[in-house]
Amino acid sequence: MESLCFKAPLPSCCGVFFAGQALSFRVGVSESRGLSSSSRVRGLGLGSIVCQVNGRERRKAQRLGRSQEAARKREEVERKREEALIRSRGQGVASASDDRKRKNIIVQNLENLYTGVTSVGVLPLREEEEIPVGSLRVKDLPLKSHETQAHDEMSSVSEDVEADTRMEVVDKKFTADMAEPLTGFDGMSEDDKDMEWVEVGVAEEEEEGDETVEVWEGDLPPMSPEEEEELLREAEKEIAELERAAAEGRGSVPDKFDELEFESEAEFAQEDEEEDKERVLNKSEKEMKLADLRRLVQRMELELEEEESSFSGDDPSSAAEAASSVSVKKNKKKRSKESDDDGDWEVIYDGPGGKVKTSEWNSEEEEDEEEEEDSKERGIPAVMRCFDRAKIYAKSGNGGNGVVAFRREKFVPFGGPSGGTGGRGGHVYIEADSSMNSLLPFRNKVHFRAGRGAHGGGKSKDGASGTDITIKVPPGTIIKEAGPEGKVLLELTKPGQRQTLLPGGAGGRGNAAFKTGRNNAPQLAEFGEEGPEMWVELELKLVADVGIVGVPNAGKSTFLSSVSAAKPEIANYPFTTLLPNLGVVAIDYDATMVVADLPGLLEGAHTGVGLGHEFLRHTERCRVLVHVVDGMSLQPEEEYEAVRLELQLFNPELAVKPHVVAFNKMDIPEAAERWESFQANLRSKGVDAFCMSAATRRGTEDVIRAAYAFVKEERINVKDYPEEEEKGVEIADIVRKQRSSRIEEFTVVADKHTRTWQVNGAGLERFTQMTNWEYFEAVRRFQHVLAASGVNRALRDQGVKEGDTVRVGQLEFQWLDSEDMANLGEWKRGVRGSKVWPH
Ligand SMILES: Nc1nc2c(ncn2[C@@H]2O[C@H](COP(=O)(O)OP(=O)(O)OP(=O)(O)O)[C@@H](O)[C@H]2O)c(=O)[nH]1
Ligand SMILES: [Mg+2]
Repeated sequence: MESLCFKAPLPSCCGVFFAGQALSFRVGVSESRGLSSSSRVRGLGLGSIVCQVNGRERRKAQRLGRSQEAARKREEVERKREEALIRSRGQGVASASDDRKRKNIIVQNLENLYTGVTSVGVLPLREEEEIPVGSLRVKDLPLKSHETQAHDEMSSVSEDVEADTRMEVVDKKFTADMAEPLTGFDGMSEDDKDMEWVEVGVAEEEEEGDETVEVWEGDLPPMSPEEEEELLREAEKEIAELERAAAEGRGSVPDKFDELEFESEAEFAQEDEEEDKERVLNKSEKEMKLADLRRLVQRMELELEEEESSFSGDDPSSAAEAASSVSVKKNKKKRSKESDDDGDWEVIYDGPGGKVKTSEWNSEEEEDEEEEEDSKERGIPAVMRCFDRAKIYAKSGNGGNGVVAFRREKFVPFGGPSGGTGGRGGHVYIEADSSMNSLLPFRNKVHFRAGRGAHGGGKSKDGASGTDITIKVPPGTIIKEAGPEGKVLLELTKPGQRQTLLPGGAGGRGNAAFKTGRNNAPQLAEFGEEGPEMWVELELKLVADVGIVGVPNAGKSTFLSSVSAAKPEIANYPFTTLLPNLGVVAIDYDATMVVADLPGLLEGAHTGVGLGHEFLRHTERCRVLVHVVDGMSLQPEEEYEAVRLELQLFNPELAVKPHVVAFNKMDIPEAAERWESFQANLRSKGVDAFCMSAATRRGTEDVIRAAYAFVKEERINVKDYPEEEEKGVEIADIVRKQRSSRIEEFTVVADKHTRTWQVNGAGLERFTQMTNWEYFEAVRRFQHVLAASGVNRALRDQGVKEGDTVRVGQLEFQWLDSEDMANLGEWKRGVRGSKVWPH
């Protein structure tokens, strides 16, 4: 069961192939029907002839992956053609008695078939397959020399093969073990993996007409009988032609084969193109379908909402069910969180530093909240949501680490400690930028991280500070803590106003900083402090002097366009305006005001009807309101009242804001008719109304002047939000408070089940985080701090036992009753720096 394999010297064209392009699969047709039909070949009793082929076959194989069906078909035809060719060749030498000659012909055929064949070998066949073991000794296989082969590949395949020229024998033996890999493709040697094998089985026992086609890829779908039939019919025709040609002894077929190959290449390209087109079509079709589906879902949601609202009173069970499902969901979340965090701990982690936390647990919570919010805001287009709201993540830079270093110079043998301090982390600033007017940029960028401080260096060199970053927001942005009950941290109203959102972490001290009279060669340094991180919500409350409110289609946008240079979208359908439009109105040379055209309000807006919440929020930051009443409305008074009521219900402060009433569309006679009664009605309530035609600009100037009078008044009354400065301090305070908290301030929480003690305290946690455990002295310092801060005593008082787990911040350690440092002494010998000077 052993045979040899020949490997030709590599022709140049195979260079690429061997240069490491691992093949993903193996090409080949292993079949016996065609060859077995040739009595000459059968007589040889060969095993399988294995040829190594060049890139062409490989390319074919790759394409096979792309259009499997087409390639499969083609392959089938080719296979048939090859068979016929072999058969024809075999017939051509039917009279030859010399075995050697016959072998030559087979090899020659193979070479002709697979242009670029570089080696031909005999595969031993496995006995369990009941196929006779190959009897042809490969040594006897005469092959073309390297030169002639290379030449042949350049031109057409030559007919006259020099029988004497032999290929270089690669000293390689295929054992029985290796035989299997060659047919099963597993476990091949490294060299052989890069080879492409085409196997042409020659089985003596095969019966004629028995078609056994084996395709080695394995990923091709099986053919249906009809397809197979059709394919074979096609092939049959060609075969018949070839056979006829062979019988007549006409010219060689390889040329034609090449031509066919060429054709097939063109076909491949064409097919690829078609496939691409198909893909594009499919994509657009898919997109359309997706859009359809989305619309359907939206419609269903709306219907559902309607149903819910109409049946909420009659059918409490469904509402209760819905509510319970939500609560169950929430509970589930909570439960999973608890299990993650060992139950009791979860509540306690909420450190004294308020909501500025660094633990991962926090972010989980945020995610939960985010999900809840998402479900709440479903149905609101993203652009509208992001226009005036955003949630961002900010993290200031960590401080650089301090280092341990000692001065050593010539003539200064004991120069003392010289480890520098790390640089501070970069701050995160937030600034009001007048060039921005929405929070839409935060849709693309959510995470803001300042740079970290550089580590300290030897020779008492301190590290450089980390790079600061500035988050730019439009004026009128409120910065809140993330979460449903997030506190307002900061308000930026004036352009250019800048505040520190998060200060960077402090740098860790180097050993030079720890030098004292008693310890003049300290061997400890600190890690840099971690910069705080947090999620904040930004909310843009439009800062405009005048806000135009009114029902949809009243002519608000038309009014803004007539009094300013703004070009809002105007159309005769409700909710044309979905995002506020700003315009600057010049009343005089030095008198200007910003006017905002807001989306229309419907009855029930304060409960969220017609995206009411989204729209009403904008009105809060306008000093004066211009209420545009639609003159074409049948009941303008009622509409006016409805809008007023909505404003009041949303925020009572809105109702007391100065406002100007403008009755619009006076150019239309029907509207003009209603004006008198409207005016009288309002006058009875003590409100003076103006009439105008926004379209023709008649009367708009009066409205503007009246509004401006209020604006001027307001400007004098309210001096630019005095509370801003105070609020600005608050955010930095949280961080500062955390940092300055004393180590004595801590709480101890025990979990009796797991015998775990959690010590909480911002000061202690910060200290733990900055302790560099690499240094023995730092560990000792930590022990001292535990004792000095009263942690040891507190734990002992509460009954801590030897072997209990104690957690301080991120650190977890075992409690030992004895204060004997012997165990630390043991460890001391192992830590870095203990064996060098000054010890
Ligand atoms: N004849 C007449 N038509 C007007 C006047 N003002 C507005 N319109 C028309 O009323 C329609 C609605 O105008 P918009 O300015 O888009 O109304 P809007 O209040 O901004 O509507 P929403 O943005 O949908 O809330 C448009 O077709 C305008 O041409 C007016 O003074 N006279
Ligand atoms: Mg509008």
